[in-house]
Amino acid sequence: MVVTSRDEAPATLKPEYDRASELKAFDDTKLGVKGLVDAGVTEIPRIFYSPPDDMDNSASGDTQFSIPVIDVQGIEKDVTKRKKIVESIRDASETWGFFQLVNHGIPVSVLEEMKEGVRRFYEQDAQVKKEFYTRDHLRPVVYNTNFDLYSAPATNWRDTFYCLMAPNPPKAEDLPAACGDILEQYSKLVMKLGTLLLELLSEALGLNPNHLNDIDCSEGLAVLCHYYPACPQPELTIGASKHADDAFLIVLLQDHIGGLQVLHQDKWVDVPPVPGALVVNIGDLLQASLLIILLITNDRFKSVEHRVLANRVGPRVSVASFFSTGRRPTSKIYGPIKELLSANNPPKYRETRVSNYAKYFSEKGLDGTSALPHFRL
Ligand SMILES: O=C(O)CCC(=O)C(=O)O
Ligand SMILES: [Fe+2]
Repeated sequence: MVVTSRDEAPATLKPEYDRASELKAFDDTKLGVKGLVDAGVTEIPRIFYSPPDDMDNSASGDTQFSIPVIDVQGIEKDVTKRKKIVESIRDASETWGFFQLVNHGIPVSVLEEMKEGVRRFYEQDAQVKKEFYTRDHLRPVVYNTNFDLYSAPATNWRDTFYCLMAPNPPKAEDLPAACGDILEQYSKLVMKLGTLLLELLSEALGLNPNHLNDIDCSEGLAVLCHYYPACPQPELTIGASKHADDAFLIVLLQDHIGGLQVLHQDKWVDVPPVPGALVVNIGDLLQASLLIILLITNDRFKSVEHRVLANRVGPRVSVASFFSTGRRPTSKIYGPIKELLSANNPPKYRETRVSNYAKYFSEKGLDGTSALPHFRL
């Protein structure tokens, strides 16, 4: 695990420089953070310096807590087991908003090949890769550094490409040759798993098992493939700033490097790599659309803030599958689930078009604050 310290933070931390033109010059290289590493930088450009708040790690890597690991083996056949698993998922979603899933049915060979495919994409010939570099969200493959490069207060030490794999996946020939086949195969399996998870989450809420799938929580699947190159000064920057996710549900495949942390009871808790496991987290839209205020004032399932530390030993590869129509949001309207409301449990959020929510989230960027309060009644 990477230890961060601000002790040697240079005086240049304050952006007393023309940040906008340095961002533009970096973006124009179309080579991403990996391009800097390939060029042999030993000091990171100042656009990547994180504000001290972002790096606050007073409670980093706390070992008092660990995020739940849930084994779903046999869930389709054994009713008693299913009930127990639903309970574990409910507990984890209420207290953590995050859990790890083992024996989820996606073969280890597929997980390994998916991570390899992402590595192949980033490590291929730069001229071929450049062709995919864009900020046009209508392209079948969108590869760039930081979707919020020009709006976020600090640039993250990571590159990302993403594809909207459902509904209407790109044509096979439009996917990168480096990973197109495995991306298609993996997406189908993740869609199946996500559909099962949404059934279990519906059951956990006391709803009909099909409820969340019937309201199209699994209609869209955006697959984001991240690459966090080894960083020469991980104490000065971050792989992904603190944020919550703009989707219903996220299934994350991470490699062995580590660095993902979840904010739990005001402490940063590591999500340790578990071989063969997938990390599942509840996104903002699910939290908002469930809107179940218990008798206490908390939202029932949590969309929890998390971040990724930069590391010296990477690259770190991760694949985040967002159940959401991504940056091509629908105009569908979501609000509190009526069955979950009562006089004692009134709606906490206003009805919202997914497209309005996504626009707000993307203009705000990863600035360390949640998008949800904006939609509260
Ligand atoms: O790379 C990771 O582990 C997390 C990625 C993430 O938080 C995201 O894509 O929203
Ligand atoms: Fe995230």
